[in-house]
Amino acid sequence: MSSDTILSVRGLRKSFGATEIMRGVDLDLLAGERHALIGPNGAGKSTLFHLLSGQLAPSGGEIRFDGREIGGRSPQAINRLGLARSFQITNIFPRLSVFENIRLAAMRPHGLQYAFWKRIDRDRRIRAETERLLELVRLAPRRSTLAGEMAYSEQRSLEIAMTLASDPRLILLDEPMAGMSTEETHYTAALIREVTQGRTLLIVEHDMDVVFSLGDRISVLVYGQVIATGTPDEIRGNAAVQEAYLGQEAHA
Ligand SMILES: Nc1ncnc2c1ncn2[C@@H]1O[C@H](COP(=O)(O)OP(=O)(O)OP(=O)(O)O)[C@@H](O)[C@H]1O
Repeated sequence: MSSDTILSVRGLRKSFGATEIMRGVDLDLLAGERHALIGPNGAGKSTLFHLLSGQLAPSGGEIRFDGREIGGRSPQAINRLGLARSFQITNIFPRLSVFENIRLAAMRPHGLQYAFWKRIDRDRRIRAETERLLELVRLAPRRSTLAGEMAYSEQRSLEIAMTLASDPRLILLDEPMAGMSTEETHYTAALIREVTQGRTLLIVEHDMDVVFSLGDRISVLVYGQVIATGTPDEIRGNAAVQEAYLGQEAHA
């Protein structure tokens, strides 16, 4: 593993009963890169995310984050190490305001402080962090709006802010543009580019325009194995990828 590799996956396996879904995945993420994961429906992209973020325990293989083995650790423990994930299904509290949603996420890394003066200091820092995140995802004008009453794309921006609240070094985004118009997709892609500066991103996305413009590198997962990793140009020109995936899409 090279020193600028932040995540290294080797021979990762996952079975559900007798069915093997991950069949020896190898994947390296370089610190600071935006890496897109693509593959046909059912290839195992969500399962891989569940394994990396601790929602599922591997059946075999290694997941090293910053040199530490994290396979099978709890989502909270993995999050504390600096890996944060947003979900395909929106994870916000619809009856709380935008501000309250972000504040809740910003509170989590600080834990409980019982001493009075520590609480005051903590509350000040949480408020400042909440304000910073509101500005970052351009939701400051919407701070008092109930999250559930915002447009879908704004809810995704809110969710991105909440994912950033733990100040993660590695962010996993699962289909952040699903269900968006072209305009919303462009807006969200620009936002993701901006807020992930200085961090590492792994993104699963079905919109190929987004994948090929946002990704510094792309990995292709087919039937539980990574069949290719490379720059957008390398992936476009890869015959195995054409056959397994992109060709199919073109015919779809
Ligand atoms: N808990 C589970 N038990 C049994 N099978 C599962 C479970 N979770 C996922 N699978 C199966 O694993 C395979 C991979 O699913 P997964 O959702 O990871 O694929 P995906 O690449 O994310 O697909 P999509 O692009 O459609 O979201 C599918 O065949 C799915 O039915």
